[in-house]
Amino acid sequence: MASSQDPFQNSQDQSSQDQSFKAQIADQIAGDRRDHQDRIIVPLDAPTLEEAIALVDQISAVRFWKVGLELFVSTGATILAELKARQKRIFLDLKFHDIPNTMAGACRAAGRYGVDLLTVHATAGKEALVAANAAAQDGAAAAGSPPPRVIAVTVLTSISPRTLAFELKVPLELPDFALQMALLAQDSGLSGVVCSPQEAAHLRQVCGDRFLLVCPGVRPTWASANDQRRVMTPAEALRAGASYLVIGRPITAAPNPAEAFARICEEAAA
Ligand SMILES: O=c1ccn([C@@H]2O[C@H](COP(=O)(O)O)[C@@H](O)[C@H]2O)c(=O)[nH]1
Repeated sequence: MASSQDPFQNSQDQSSQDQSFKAQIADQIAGDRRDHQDRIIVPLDAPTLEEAIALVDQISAVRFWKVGLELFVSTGATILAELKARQKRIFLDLKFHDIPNTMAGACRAAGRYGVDLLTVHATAGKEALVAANAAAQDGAAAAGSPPPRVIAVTVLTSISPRTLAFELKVPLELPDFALQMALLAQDSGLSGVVCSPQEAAHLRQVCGDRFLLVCPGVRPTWASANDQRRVMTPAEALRAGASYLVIGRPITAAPNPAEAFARICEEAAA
């Protein structure tokens, strides 16, 4: 009978321990990759329903899609039904910005669609944000849909500190203004904000772990920044505390979008 003194048994034990350790690490890496895959939201910035659906079916690994102004204005709610039929999560990014009554009406209607995330602009002010959030929840409840998480845009990621100061004449430094907008959103009862990953670490520290930080302006080193002005890489953005990354053109405009998405998931998990 083999005992623990048996060197052969020991080496067998060692080898099976090594195997199981390697299997655990491999499982963890696969789990991390799946986790990162779920934290990347891809914008469906396409002009037609057909092109949007083709993209969704081409990158089947993407589980969370963003429908923005271009596609929603072009297709209406049809695209939302198509995504749901494919069991995808939906970020409806219509960035409402209006007086409280109009924001509430739009959010009530959007809440009926059963989307996961919905955007408004923080600069609409507290009364509008509170009304928008309440109406989105009412709309969802009335339709029997799951409640959307309403999040507010702090400062668009295409705005540079220079533009904020000299065109928009905002007298605060950009990170301070973004922080004020995030605090306004939090104080208004919203679930989180859209911010640049460059502000994520500070907002995470001030607003806490449960506040959603959804970050566009994310670019792998091999991709162009396009019109984004405050960018970070996927791994940097996650390290800074982003809850979700919104990454569009580096994936959707790549020669092989599925391959670009897989590469970004790998890099984010690294
Ligand atoms: O501050 C913001 C708010 C929203 N967006 C939206 O995110 C995507 C980014 O697309 P890329 O191709 O990765 O630049 C796009 O749909 C924007 O409308 C943002 O970029 N910045």
